[in-house]
Amino acid sequence: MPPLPTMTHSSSFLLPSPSPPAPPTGADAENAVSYAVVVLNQRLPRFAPLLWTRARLRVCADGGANRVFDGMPDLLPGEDPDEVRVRYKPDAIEGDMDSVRPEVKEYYSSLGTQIIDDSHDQDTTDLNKCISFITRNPPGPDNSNLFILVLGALGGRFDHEMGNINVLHRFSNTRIILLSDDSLIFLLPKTHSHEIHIERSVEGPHCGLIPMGAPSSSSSTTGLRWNLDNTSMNFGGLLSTSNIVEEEIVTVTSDSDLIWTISLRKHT
Ligand SMILES: Nc1ncnc2c1ncn2[C@@H]1O[C@H](COP(=O)(O)OP(=O)(O)OP(=O)(O)O)[C@@H](O)[C@H]1O
Ligand SMILES: Cc1ncc(C[n+]2csc(CCO)c2C)c(N)n1
Repeated sequence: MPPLPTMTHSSSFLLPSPSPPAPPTGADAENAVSYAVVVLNQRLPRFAPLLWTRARLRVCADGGANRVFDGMPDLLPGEDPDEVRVRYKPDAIEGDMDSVRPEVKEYYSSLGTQIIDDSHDQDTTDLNKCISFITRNPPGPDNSNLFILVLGALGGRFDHEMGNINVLHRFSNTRIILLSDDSLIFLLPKTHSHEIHIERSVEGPHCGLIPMGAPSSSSSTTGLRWNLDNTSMNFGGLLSTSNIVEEEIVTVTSDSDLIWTISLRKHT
């Protein structure tokens, strides 16, 4: 069997940068990473303004628009709330529209936000609708190098959390990162070997590797305190929870898609 291609991962988008990086030119532009942000209907994480500013496309999932309207001014005290609301205007509000308040929808609509009412679809979640909207309308020339950062995806209602994790599996070819104030998670598809670059100033040390979609009969890692060595994992048997990152780079290979999760440091 030929070796698997390597996929690299980094949470550098969480690093504060004193000035925005220079726009890439030439060959760099083709490889430049671009970010889209999806805001869910949960309290905004503290780094929401930073990630919003870094993103090239900002989409609110239904009631997520209320969170931006109410929460962005709270995260930027000392600034005029009306100016903050104009500056943090979503590009689109997508969902079944049963949670966004009418006045919030009208406010953003009057500023030019696209409103997509998909209430006819009661079989997919609002997050699912947002991801499919973004993959159909990518902010760059195509979806390669697009990372979708989902804010408020964890630490809420358990059925919602499971629905959010299911979206990682449904769109396993899209780079999606679920975020809360406390942790970050993404999928490691079995089609690749993985190199996870740890940003120690913002993340770690606690981490986990979990075969959510299907059991794994062989997973191997380096860079963790408790590494796996052709180890099998399944619910009812071993899961790698409460693990600890020991090295700058963690490597993972598996015969199943795995969920990677890492804690976020409180002061970021
Ligand atoms: N408590 C929560 N925990 C985790 N995610 C949440 C929670 N509440 C909402 N979300 C996320 O925000 C999205 C929008 O939520 P909203 O409350 O507007 O609609 P909903 O009708 O509850 O959700 P859906 O229509 O997707 O079932 C949901 O699709 C889900 O991804
Ligand atoms: C088997 C099954 N279980 C639950 C739902 C309900 N549901 C799932 S996603 C969604 C849309 C929410 O915006 C709703 C209502 C369903 N349709 N089918």
